[in-house]
Amino acid sequence: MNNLESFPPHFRNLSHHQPPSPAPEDGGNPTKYLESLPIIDLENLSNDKNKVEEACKNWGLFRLVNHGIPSSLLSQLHEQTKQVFFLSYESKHASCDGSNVNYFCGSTALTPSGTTIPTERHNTNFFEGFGIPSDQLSKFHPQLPDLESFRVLLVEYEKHMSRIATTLFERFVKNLELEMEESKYNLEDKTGLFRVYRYLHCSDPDGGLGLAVHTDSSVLTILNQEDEVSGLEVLRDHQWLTVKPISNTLIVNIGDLMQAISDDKYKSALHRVKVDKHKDRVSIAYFMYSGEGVKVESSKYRSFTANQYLAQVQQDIETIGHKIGLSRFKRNEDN
Ligand SMILES: O=C(O)CCC(=O)C(=O)O
Ligand SMILES: [Fe+2]
Repeated sequence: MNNLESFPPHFRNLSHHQPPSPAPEDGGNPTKYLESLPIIDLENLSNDKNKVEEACKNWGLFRLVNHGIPSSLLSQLHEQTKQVFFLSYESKHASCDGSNVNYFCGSTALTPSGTTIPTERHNTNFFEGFGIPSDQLSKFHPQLPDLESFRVLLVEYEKHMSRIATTLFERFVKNLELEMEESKYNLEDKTGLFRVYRYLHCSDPDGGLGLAVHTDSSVLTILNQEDEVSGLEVLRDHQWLTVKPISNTLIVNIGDLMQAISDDKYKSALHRVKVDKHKDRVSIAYFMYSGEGVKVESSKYRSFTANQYLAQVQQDIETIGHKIGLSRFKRNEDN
């Protein structure tokens, strides 16, 4: 993956094409991997109650195995994702015009539907991507054959995402002994959003991040990272540690909405993406939100809907430059 035409214009003159510079301060250190990330077996969720609880409470993320997605679908998806990003910047940009699918680049500040909110130049992040609400997958018919083939694969993949997200959420609800009908969060509704990324390599990885430090605003996120290039990091004991990509496994993040639903028992984990010095990296994130109009009820926070939460996050990013998150909705002492 190295064709200049495919890079967004403002990335073309950056340090991409210079040879890797000598290692700055920490740059010479080998990647520090997170060794002890909990591994959860989707087929065995009910027997692994304690493991799931431990992962959600103390980690906010886990590796999911036995998820039932054919490995052929995962590898096709990775290949097709790379193909799509190989397309020229102009055609990627133009292909989304007039649809609810968004092409974005350079900013972590994204609206709920994935459009870029401009940020200051020094906050530019080395990525480009597509934001695709899952209910738009059947309506979006791009002219570009590569993008259309990708869309067809995503339709198939979305069925798995929806199944896995629902299964996990139902398990969380049971484990937390929440008194609510499972239908309350409208899990049958399409509340998924895909963000498909390409992080551009940079010979000076200290020059910028792939994606700045954040927690996800979702109920939960299912991340599919390609097998070869790592980049996802989580903060553990004050250290940023890399989550190793392992074939046929997925990474699940607890999102802010789930943290609120669980009355802060579960934690949304802080994470970020570092760029690689030599290779571009692709990943596919699926965010599950609670259904439209459904209120997240919690003893710790004022009730709010997913859309209200996302609108607040967006407003904070636009006005003060970063996300405040759940503390915006903390109940006052006198409530
Ligand atoms: O690409 C990744 O590894 C992480 C993406 C992510 O954290 C996000 O989209 O919120
Ligand atoms: Fe994230």
